[in-house]
Amino acid sequence: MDSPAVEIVDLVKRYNGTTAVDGLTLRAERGAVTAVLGPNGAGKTSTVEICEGFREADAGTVRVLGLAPALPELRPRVGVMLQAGGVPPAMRCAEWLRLVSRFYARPLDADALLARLGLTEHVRTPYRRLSGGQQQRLSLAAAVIGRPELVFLDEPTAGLDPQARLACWELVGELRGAGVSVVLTTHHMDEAERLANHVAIIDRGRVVAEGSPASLTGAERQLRFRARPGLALEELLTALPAGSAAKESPAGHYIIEGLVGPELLGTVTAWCASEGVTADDLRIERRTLEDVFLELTGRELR
Ligand SMILES: Nc1ncnc2c1ncn2[C@@H]1O[C@H](COP(=O)(O)OP(=O)(O)OP(=O)(O)O)[C@@H](O)[C@H]1O
Repeated sequence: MDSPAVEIVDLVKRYNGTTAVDGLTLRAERGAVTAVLGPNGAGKTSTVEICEGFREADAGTVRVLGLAPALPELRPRVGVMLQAGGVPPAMRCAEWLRLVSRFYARPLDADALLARLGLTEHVRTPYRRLSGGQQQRLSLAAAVIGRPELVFLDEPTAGLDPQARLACWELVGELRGAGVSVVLTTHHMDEAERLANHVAIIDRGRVVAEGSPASLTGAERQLRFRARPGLALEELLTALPAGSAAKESPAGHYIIEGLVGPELLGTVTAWCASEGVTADDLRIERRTLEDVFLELTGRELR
């Protein structure tokens, strides 16, 4: 049987006094999009750069397509989008992409890819004159032009405008459809929810939860509203059906869980009215990965 796209066991990475990756274990399956989701400084870039062979691990094992990360035979099989740089500043956009394409046996058409990513009018622009978002898109093009089996995308949509973000998401969707394995880092939970088959939530260098977006967020819906802090939720709970839960997190933000339907909605709004409270932003929604992160760590994702 094929080895996983990426297999990381007990990975540790330290910089001087900082432990950036602290015993991280993660498996990215072939043909799937795996999102590594976490706040700034969680250790995402350190982890993927070790997988890409750009940084050395201090401990633990990493296998990429069954091989040690820095092996030259991985180069034609793996596409890498770095968070920044890696392109000579004077190199023109199309020139760079054509140069990269020569390393691969069956590259995609460079002009078509540049058009896909909205870079056609910049084909002759030197890299240093491209905006940050344009540089990101060129870097994404370079990561996929060789039809790799596995692509690492480090915060692929950071700094992109909504249109470019959508183009990037479409491209990732196509890679997934074509059976390419994708490992991407992000701190946007909507990106992880939308693109990934498997999400690993990391915090302080460790995986704190993982699974499909649906298994992490659960199927249940929640009732949420905002009101003045410190409402007596224990009183509300006595009026709600058994099995309901109510909490305030953070202050002034209320979440009611249970059988969310007309009865529960009616009970909550009637109770608020009896307390002289206006429930602002009252809405029913599914838990998000942001909520999951908050519950696990007590902190916001961003
Ligand atoms: N070369 C380095 N030297 C020293 N410390 C570093 C270095 N690279 C990263 N760090 C530190 O390691 C920790 C994890 O950084 P890393 O870049 O891996 O996190 P990240 O999750 O990718 O963050 P971001 O979302 O901000 O890119 C941070 O505390 C960071 O300051």
